[in-house]
Amino acid sequence: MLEVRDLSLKYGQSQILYDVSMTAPAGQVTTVMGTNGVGKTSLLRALSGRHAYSGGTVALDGAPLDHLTAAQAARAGIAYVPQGREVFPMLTVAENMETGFACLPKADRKVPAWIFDLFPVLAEMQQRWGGDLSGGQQQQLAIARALITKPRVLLLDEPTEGIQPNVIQQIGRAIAQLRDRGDMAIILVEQNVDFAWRAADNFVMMKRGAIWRNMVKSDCTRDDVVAALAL
Ligand SMILES: Nc1ncnc2c1ncn2[C@@H]1O[C@H](COP(=O)(O)OP(=O)(O)OP(=O)(O)O)[C@@H](O)[C@H]1O
Repeated sequence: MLEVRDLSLKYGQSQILYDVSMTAPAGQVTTVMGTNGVGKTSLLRALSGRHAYSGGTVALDGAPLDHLTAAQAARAGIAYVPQGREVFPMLTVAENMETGFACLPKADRKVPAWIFDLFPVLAEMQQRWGGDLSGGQQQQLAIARALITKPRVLLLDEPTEGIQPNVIQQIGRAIAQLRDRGDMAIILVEQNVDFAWRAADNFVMMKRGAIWRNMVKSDCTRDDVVAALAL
């Protein structure tokens, strides 16, 4: 379980996150929702070591993970799939995946077959340039690259953004399979309510840099989620 307590974050003098506390259990999808600019990406950037936070604590299964660099966070088991995917256009699909090897011991540096079972298109396209892939294929590649690091926490920032419906379905199925393995906490930032509703076990609602509501899917309806977003 990932536990975040009273996290605050600033860009220069501007405070963006205020005392954010949340938990993300292994084997569940915790979906962070809120309108544009509330701080969802900033929260993932803080958890993945991409931006230093100014206060608060982060722990994984009880072990403190405070103030890690991006490389240290990756080695500690936190994988981040950024908004916009950040695939290397001039590396092949295989080479893009291999960039995930950096935080693994040499003996573990191979792409496990189950990743190609999850995203079969990547097996066919291993020698293609990252930049030649469609948006949906790039998203699958970005998730695969994150999974290669053997994460205990997977952070996904708007994986459906700009993606065609059939690939959205594939990504939804992949997230469900990863959740069902039970060994990974998945934090999903998502604005697509239908996708979020299908994927989530829990909802964390953000407003102006703070968490104002936690909802458990089994205790609410899709309409409750929409209503909470609109408030
Ligand atoms: N590098 C930065 N420097 C200064 N301000 C930033 C920076 N990145 C984001 N911000 C500001 O921080 C606030 C939160 O941005 P963030 O991207 O975390 O929100 P978000 O909820 O993910 O939004 P979106 O849904 O549009 O991606 C916004 O006001 C944004 O303009």
